[in-house]
Amino acid sequence: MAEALVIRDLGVSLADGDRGFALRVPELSIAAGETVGLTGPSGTGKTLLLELLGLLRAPDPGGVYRLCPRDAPERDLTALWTRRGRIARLRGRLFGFVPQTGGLLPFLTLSENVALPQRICGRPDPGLVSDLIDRLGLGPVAGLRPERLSIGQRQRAAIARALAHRPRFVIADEPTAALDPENAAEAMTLLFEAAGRTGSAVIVSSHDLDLLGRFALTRYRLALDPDHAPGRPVSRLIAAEDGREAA
Ligand SMILES: Nc1ncnc2c1ncn2[C@@H]1O[C@H](COP(=O)(O)OP(=O)(O)OP(=O)(O)O)[C@@H](O)[C@H]1O
Repeated sequence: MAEALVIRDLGVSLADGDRGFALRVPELSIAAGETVGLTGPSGTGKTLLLELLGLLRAPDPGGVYRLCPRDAPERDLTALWTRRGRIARLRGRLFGFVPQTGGLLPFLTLSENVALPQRICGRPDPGLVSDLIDRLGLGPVAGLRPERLSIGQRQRAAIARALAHRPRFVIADEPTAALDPENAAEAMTLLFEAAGRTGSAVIVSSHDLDLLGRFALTRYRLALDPDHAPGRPVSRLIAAEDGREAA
């Protein structure tokens, strides 16, 4: 599989008075269409890492964040953060996001929510919207606003919305945290099946190691360095041969 995204020696440092937190990513590469699972104890920076990957957060200076487009020269994006408009356009085109609790716009119907990324990218594709809605079992409720949907339906709608513009990467931050085990397994199945159809790579974080083990071919975990300075933890990304080793 061709590489789609390569990160090397990248980091983010946060400071809040005398508290601090640093995330370090020595090496991470994601191939086109790959399925990647991310785990780690609470507070080790899973959300932070997904924000970094999804161009929602600028990295510290230095390091490599290289996109390898299918039909254009590779480019390192670390220097592009001075031009936020270009970062925002790339983010909208290349990434789809599934947040923990749907994140649907309350004043749009389910199908309007799903179609929104296509409208933002200027690439309407009503056929794909209907196809995703049907495959995710949402046909009967497509005309309803989010307040009338169950939590599980909202989460499936968020999956459809994340894939509607055929992004190269889908980033899902604990997408099943609000679901019971049965609905969680179903939502994960649908997420990975739908991403397979649009050819999108999936990067999903979860505390549920069984789910990650079933769906993600490659697994990473975040772990705190044992010898960090007091009040200033440093978390590091580690490749996990077996996702079960993570806490
Ligand atoms: N402005 C800030 N200054 C210092 N530390 C911060 C700041 N914002 C967040 N943090 C710390 O960043 C760390 C990473 O948070 P993050 O939400 O990414 O963890 P997580 O692994 O996703 O946690 P969870 O599993 O509970 O969702 C946390 O320990 C948090 O306290």
